[in-house]
Amino acid sequence: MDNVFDYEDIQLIPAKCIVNSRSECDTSVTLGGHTFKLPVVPANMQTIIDEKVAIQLAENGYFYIMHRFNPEQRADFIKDMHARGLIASISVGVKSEEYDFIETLEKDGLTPEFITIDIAHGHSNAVINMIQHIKKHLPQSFVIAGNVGTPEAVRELENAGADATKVGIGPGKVCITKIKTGFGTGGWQLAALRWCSKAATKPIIADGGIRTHGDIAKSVRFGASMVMIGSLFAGHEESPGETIEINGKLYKEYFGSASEFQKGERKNVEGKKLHVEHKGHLKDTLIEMEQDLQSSISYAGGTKLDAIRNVDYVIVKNSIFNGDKTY
Ligand SMILES: NC(=O)C1=CN([C@@H]2O[C@H](COP(=O)(O)OP(=O)(O)OC[C@H]3O[C@@H](n4cnc5c(N)ncnc54)[C@H](OP(=O)(O)O)[C@@H]3O)[C@@H](O)[C@H]2O)C=CC1
Ligand SMILES: Nc1nc2c(ncn2[C@@H]2O[C@H](COP(=O)(O)O)[C@@H](O)[C@H]2O)c(=O)[nH]1
Repeated sequence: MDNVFDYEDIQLIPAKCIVNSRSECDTSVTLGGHTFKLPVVPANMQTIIDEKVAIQLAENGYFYIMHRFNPEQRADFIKDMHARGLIASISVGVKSEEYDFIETLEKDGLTPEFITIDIAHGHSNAVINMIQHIKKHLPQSFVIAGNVGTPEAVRELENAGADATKVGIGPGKVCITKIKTGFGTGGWQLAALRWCSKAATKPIIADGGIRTHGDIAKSVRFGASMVMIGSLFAGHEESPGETIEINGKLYKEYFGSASEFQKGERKNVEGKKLHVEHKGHLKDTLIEMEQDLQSSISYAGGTKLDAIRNVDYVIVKNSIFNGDKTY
């Protein structure tokens, strides 16, 4: 593949502004028949989202995906969200008990609006079979399948019935997949996104490697309908990660879903733990993201997100670690 680049290697080129104020720019996006304020979803990880955060996001018009690490609580979670008049958006894995879970939801008449199949290596028969199982038993649920990093994978998951695919293998801040396996899109996530989006006929969610709000606009430019973000959402007052004090300063923990801290054992570990500086309230970050993205839209010369898709860009440098330390 030619032209390999990542977020830090690209700058978008401004086009003539057509608004008098950035507040005229509309950052909303529609996915699965629902409209959300931002094309951004906090990562479905245990130190990023819990029930309280999910409710806060849904009540305020943001997309969310609940993680799958408290499997026995998922049915009640769906009931609770629906009782509040909110969308239910859950994650599943691919092990045999997850097949039973989907059938139980059908039997109990519980249909989450969104189901995300959350697997490290999503280009697999395990994921294809799960997509088909969900589509058979819960045909009204919008299925997001991943994670993948190639056009072939996007096509296969779409053909199996996925309504959207999630792109990103190894670019995450707490990811060590690229170090431990030698594989993935770490260091060229943005180019992988462009590659995948050329093959996609359905929405793509760019997942991992976002380090600045400008990276959201870059993701949209290279084909993302939605962007999944972990590290920028870690460290808030509302973040479920434990709060700790180091030398008088407050930090919150942020660990990988494939880390020993999530798994409870050192088997197939592909994630690590970080301590992220405490950074105030989630709502303030969401507002700042919206303002920054409104500004991006104005630089793109439009009033809606779509304007960003057509801007020119330059490649300004090349570096494989996207600003992260390797360990
Ligand atoms: N986006 C990313 O880059 C990555 C994300 N993660 C996150 O970590 C969490 C755990 O992921 P995951 O390990 O998939 O989930 P699970 O531990 O639930 O594994 C799911 C199933 O897939 C199998 N499996 C996992 N990896 C592979 C592989 N490389 N080849 C063949 N089979 C595989 C597992 O078997 P077995 O364990 O026996 O192999 C298991 O049966 C998820 O939330 C995932 O999103 C993890 C790594 C990379
Ligand atoms: N390789 C691993 N990737 C992981 C793990 N846990 C989560 N993730 C992925 O990272 C993104 C978030 O990335 P960020 O750069 O925004 O912090 C998340 O959505 C997952 O796809 C893990 O243990 N190993």
